[in-house]
Amino acid sequence: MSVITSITEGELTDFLSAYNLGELQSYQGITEGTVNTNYLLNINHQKYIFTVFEVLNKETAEHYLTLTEFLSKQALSCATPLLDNHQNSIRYIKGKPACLVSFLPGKSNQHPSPENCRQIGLYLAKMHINSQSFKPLSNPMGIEWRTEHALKIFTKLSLDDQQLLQAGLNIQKKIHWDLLPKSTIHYDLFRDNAFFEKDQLTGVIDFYYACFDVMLLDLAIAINDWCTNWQDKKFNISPVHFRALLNGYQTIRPFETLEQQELLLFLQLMSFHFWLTRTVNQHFPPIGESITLKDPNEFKKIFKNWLSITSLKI
Ligand SMILES: Nc1ncnc2c1ncn2[C@@H]1O[C@H](COP(=O)(O)OP(=O)(O)O)[C@@H](O)[C@H]1O
Ligand SMILES: N[C@@H](CCOP(=O)(O)O)C(=O)O
Repeated sequence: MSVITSITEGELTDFLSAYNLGELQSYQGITEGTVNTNYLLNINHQKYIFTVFEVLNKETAEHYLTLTEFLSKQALSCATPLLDNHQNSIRYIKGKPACLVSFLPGKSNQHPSPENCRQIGLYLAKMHINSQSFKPLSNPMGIEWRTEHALKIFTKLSLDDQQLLQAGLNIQKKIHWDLLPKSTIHYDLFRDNAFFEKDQLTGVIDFYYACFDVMLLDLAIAINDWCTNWQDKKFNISPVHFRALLNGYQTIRPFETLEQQELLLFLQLMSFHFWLTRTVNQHFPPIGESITLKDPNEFKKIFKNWLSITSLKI
């Protein structure tokens, strides 16, 4: 449920008057998504997405929109902002920053094929290579965030889960953060954030966690979601999907030796990360926000699976 801010037709028409796009024919709230309010608009027989930022301020939201403009100029398909008559990508509605972005055709795929995974690997590698020079965005949900929030929920967990939490924090100490290559990373490339048409990737959305950090973080996030066998409740990784995603990535950007050595640590860390973010949201639902709660246990199981593995063949 993601229409947090309800918008009337009059308010929308008023907002759109700054764009000269034509007549608003229809608009419809979008129920998917967790953080922002999204509407699908039909203006002059063209589709657009109207987003109201529920958490981000104007400056931060603008940063992310600039990134999508930058990526689309590098032939990395994504939703890009429309500028109003004064060249602004953000305008206010009901006191909140909001924007209009292009509509990406296609649908997300909850049952990706190895070919879909290969295309996701290619996309990430192209993004990492092309956006190294993009103005760095800091990562507000990195090492410090994990440490601080693990402490915050520690006493709320069982003894077993407290040990698991400690294991997660220990992993981040084993990683050679300063020696690993960095770039601008998506940091949330889950299956619901990529669209396909006839098995071809049409583009990627939701760059609102993007930041400048170690590239392996993106690989680990994508592998944990795209290559997990979600149908059997053991949450094992499908070797075929795993290989396809890695091959796609390495066609464009082969791993450095240290990246090969530390990929397993990142797979462990990022499954721990989403167990943690989801558990934090459960215990401390953000006030005033309408966050859709996701199941932390799925990522707890994936984390435990990765912890039981001692080496990875790449
Ligand atoms: N540019 C776009 N083109 C087509 N559909 C989109 C676009 N942006 C968002 N959507 C739709 O809106 C949903 C929620 O968007 P998302 O960015 O994931 O929201 P949130 O930021 O709240 O997580 C997506 O699952 C998709 O169905
Ligand atoms: N992908 C994350 C949650 C982030 O939510 P999004 O709707 O903004 O992609 C998870 O699955 O926990």
